[in-house]
Amino acid sequence: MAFFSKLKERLFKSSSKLEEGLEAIVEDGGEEELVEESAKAAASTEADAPAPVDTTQDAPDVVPEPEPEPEPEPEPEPVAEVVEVEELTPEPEPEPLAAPVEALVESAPEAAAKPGLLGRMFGRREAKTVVRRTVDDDMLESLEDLMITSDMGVDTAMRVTANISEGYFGKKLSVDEIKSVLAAEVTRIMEPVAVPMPLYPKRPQVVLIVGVNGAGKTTTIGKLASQFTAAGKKVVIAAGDTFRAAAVEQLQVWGDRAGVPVLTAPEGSDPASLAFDAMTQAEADGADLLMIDTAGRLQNRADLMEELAKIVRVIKKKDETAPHNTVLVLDATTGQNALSQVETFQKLADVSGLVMTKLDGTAKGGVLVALADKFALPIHAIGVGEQIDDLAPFDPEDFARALIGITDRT
Ligand SMILES: Nc1nc2c(ncn2[C@@H]2O[C@H](COP(=O)(O)OP(=O)(O)OP(=O)(O)O)[C@@H](O)[C@H]2O)c(=O)[nH]1
Repeated sequence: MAFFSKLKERLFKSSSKLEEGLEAIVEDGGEEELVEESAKAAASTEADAPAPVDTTQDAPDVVPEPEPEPEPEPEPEPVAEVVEVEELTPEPEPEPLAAPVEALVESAPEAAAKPGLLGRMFGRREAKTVVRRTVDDDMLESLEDLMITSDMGVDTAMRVTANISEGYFGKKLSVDEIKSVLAAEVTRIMEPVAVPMPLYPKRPQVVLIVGVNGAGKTTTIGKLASQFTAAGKKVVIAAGDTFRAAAVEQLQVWGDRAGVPVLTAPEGSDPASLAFDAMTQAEADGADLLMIDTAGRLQNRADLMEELAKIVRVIKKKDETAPHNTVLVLDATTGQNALSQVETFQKLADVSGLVMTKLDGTAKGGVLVALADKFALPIHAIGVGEQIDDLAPFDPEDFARALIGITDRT
């Protein structure tokens, strides 16, 4: 399965929360508007469906109101009846041609739908309705609240709302149009931080993996080791959580899966000295990458955090440019707590990038937007499951569309 499909499927909890919220906002105070289009025209444009949406472009400044066709006067049908007719009709009713803003949103599959037989023969006009709500202070406030409850953070929510206000105040938008505008905003925030983990000519390149207990460090190391090995890199893993035999065993399982050696030390020994020895070994083996797992540490445990600082100091004794990457693994299900984790780990270790795990099964995926906006740290990869291929480089547009529930990409 392509990673975008997996992402949108697994970000379901986050996206459905946003979708439901947006629908409620537009329903509340929105007005049903008639949108009509000649079925003949729709049929004639069937072959050239709208080009794929590029949400990285700025959203348009103007939202044109749909212009009612002069004749014949269509009779608006109750929604329930329209649904019924559609159910009985073998082929779907045509969607009106997209107005400029609608072209920005996910109208492609509907717009490409075939008109009914009579419509195709006589080019009769088909009536459809869409609910749009005027962008005003109340609406913007509700939108801001929704973004906050979706873990995007207060500052980010305020900034995004201000941008939407600037471009759309007084205009009328449908749910799909708002989704599209929001996706463009989120993409814009995320684009600068979408940076794959950099690889350097330095051998071995030392990658220190840090994070709180259970964030997904070991799993992420296994997935990364597998991907780098597949890319032709010689990888060595060091099991730096010397206090938990189970953690070492788990890492060995991942090492076996990835076909990568795992260096260990006796239980209870100093993790800093293991890191030092592992560097010597990786150098002797001619490894390209040494990935050092570390024990999970709660950011409020000063002793454990000091131990991490010691690991960094000892690594530097061997190679003052190391660690070349210090990757902080964050668990998306912790929501806003991820922000304080970044702050604490940044003080102790020079965090160079982030990996966010467990975006599947949480409604808190929006926290990644808050992180990008607040810290501007590179996001190297995201995890959406426990399997070896459930980690992918971070793609801002795919993420934004999956988060907001735009599903029309093939
Ligand atoms: N659903 C899901 N589970 C994940 C993901 N990444 C890791 N996990 C699971 O999260 C749990 C903890 O992962 P670990 O890799 O052991 O986490 P850790 O940070 O090494 O944990 P400690 O060694 O205790 O600090 C395991 O059950 C993993 O299978 C992910 O992207 N999605």
